[in-house]
Amino acid sequence: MTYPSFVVGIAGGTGAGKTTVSRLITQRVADSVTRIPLDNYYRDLSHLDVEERAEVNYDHPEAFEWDLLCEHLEALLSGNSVEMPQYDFEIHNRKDETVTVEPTDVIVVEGILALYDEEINGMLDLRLYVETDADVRILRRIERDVVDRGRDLEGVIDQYLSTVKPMHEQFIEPSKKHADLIIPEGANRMAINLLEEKLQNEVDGEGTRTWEREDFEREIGGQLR
Ligand SMILES: Nc1ncnc2c1ncn2[C@@H]1O[C@H](COP(=O)(O)OP(=O)(O)O)[C@@H](O)[C@H]1O
Ligand SMILES: Nc1ccn([C@@H]2O[C@H](COP(=O)(O)O)[C@@H](O)[C@H]2O)c(=O)n1
Repeated sequence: MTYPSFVVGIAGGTGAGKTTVSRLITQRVADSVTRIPLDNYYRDLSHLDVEERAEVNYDHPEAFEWDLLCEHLEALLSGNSVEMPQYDFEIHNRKDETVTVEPTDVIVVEGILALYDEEINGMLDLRLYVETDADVRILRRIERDVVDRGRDLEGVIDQYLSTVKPMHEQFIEPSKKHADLIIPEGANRMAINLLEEKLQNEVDGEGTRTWEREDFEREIGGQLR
């Protein structure tokens, strides 16, 4: 195994296709990949009852335990295993059990705000933003929340208008500026093929030709952000 691991961040609005992209680009190298859904790092809200938890704004950065995610990423990058929390959307809280995650060649952090936190961004080698129109995303979300997450239509629409949409505009969409690549429509075939190949190269230890920062700045005649 090669350390430090190659870390990919995949952000984008709810229903954009993040999980699908993550699944597809890691298929060929599945045994060498750790997938870290940001949802697992929603704060523990056991001190609230379920009705109170249902009212929480889950699209605000404050909803996530960033320190724990940083700690776990650092541990994995140092070659140590971590106990990753698991999330239950039906009860709006972490499950009691955790899952042991071992360090691997490639780590994929995926979630609405995967490109939001400065410290996390600093640990990512490749930052992806999946961009899909809001109308497509809300239609996907209605279907998913009702079928898989035990929600009713009225609640999904209320939540979308009160928190999901405004937080998307305030925090998620602006995080796109941190992306190296923007993937239109989620599972875009050419993007998936290229990214799959990139990860395969990372796992095979072949890497791909990469520019050193100074050479690149000289070539473009300007400073990189
Ligand atoms: N390019 C695409 N075309 C059609 N449907 C897609 C595409 N990408 C994702 N989907 C579908 O959209 C839904 C939401 O995708 P998902 O990857 O779970 O989104 P996210 O993780 O961003 O919430 C899933 O049912 C998935 O199969
Ligand atoms: N208890 C919760 C926690 C989160 N959500 C919503 O999940 C969305 C993020 O997941 P995606 O797979 O859609 O990226 C986010 O928009 C939260 O509103 C929830 O509904 N309930």
